[in-house]
Amino acid sequence: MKKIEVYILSGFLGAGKTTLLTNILQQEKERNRKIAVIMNELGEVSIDSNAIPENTPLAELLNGCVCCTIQGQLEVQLHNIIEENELDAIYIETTGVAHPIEVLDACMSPLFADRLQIKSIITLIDSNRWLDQSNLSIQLKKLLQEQVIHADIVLINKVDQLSESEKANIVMNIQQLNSKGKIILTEYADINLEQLQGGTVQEKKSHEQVHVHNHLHIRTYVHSFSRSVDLNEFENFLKTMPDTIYRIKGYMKFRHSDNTYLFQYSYGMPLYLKEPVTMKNILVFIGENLDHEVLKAALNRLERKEADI
Ligand SMILES: Nc1nc2c(ncn2[C@@H]2O[C@H](COP(=O)(O)OP(=O)(O)OP(=O)(O)O)[C@@H](O)[C@H]2O)c(=O)[nH]1
Repeated sequence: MKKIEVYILSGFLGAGKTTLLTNILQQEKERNRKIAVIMNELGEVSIDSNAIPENTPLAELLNGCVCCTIQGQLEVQLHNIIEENELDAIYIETTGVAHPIEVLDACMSPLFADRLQIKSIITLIDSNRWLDQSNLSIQLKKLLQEQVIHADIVLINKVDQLSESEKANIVMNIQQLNSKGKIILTEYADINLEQLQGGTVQEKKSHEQVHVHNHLHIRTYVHSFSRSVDLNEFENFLKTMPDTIYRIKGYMKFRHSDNTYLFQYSYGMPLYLKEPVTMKNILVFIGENLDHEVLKAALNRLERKEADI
């Protein structure tokens, strides 16, 4: 089955996320692709959802942030949207204060992770806000930086309000934080879909496009198990995980028990909880520069050990 592309739109309040989404949806429509949108807003009513065309499946998550208070709701909405529609892509517009990795985490439920392909985290920057961070708290400054650090594509938006030297400064600043991401300067988030979807990579023609690299930064890997594994062997495997693996979660079966276990791992700490029902055995990995082949080979080895006994 073809996987559904997922794009996460991140960026501080007012940076231009809705402007970008409106632009993207128009281009997706011209390409006849089936798109759904999930919008998360902190308020009780959605203001931005008016920007979404009527026939586009839309889920709104209001009154909380998907990366913390209403993380579970994103899972439910994603699940419903996937079940009810045949889709090419889902765009998730996050609240301005969402942390991109937490949002990625919320998207990767082991229940349906194998049906999604996280394509990219796209962070928009309000240029003026970026240059004038002096009014922001330390926490908010840190958040703005994190949104840039973890992005695959950084759109430096509202450049109509910048001088040439300010443009150069901001690009240098962003490159220092994220040397792997693709950096693009925009006005009203005006960008070709191909630039976002990694189709045609633009050459550096002028100050308008500064292409650096086109590899996914934070990556996910989904592994399906066909049989149970040995718990000790699995724990040894976990010890080999580098610090750049932020999160592992899923459902597993171990040789010593008939139960399915919900497995959670963050910051090096594993947690196993017995599940009352049997689940599809699947593990989701989220980390920086994950090597799919290495993980796959190691996990396959764990399964083979079991089979050989
Ligand atoms: N001058 C200028 N204004 C822009 C640009 N891009 C967006 N805007 C305006 O900035 C305002 C905020 O844009 P939105 O797209 O609503 O931003 P957002 O990130 O969705 O905002 P929140 O939903 O509050 O987080 C709107 O009035 C836009 O028209 C730009 O490149 N230049």
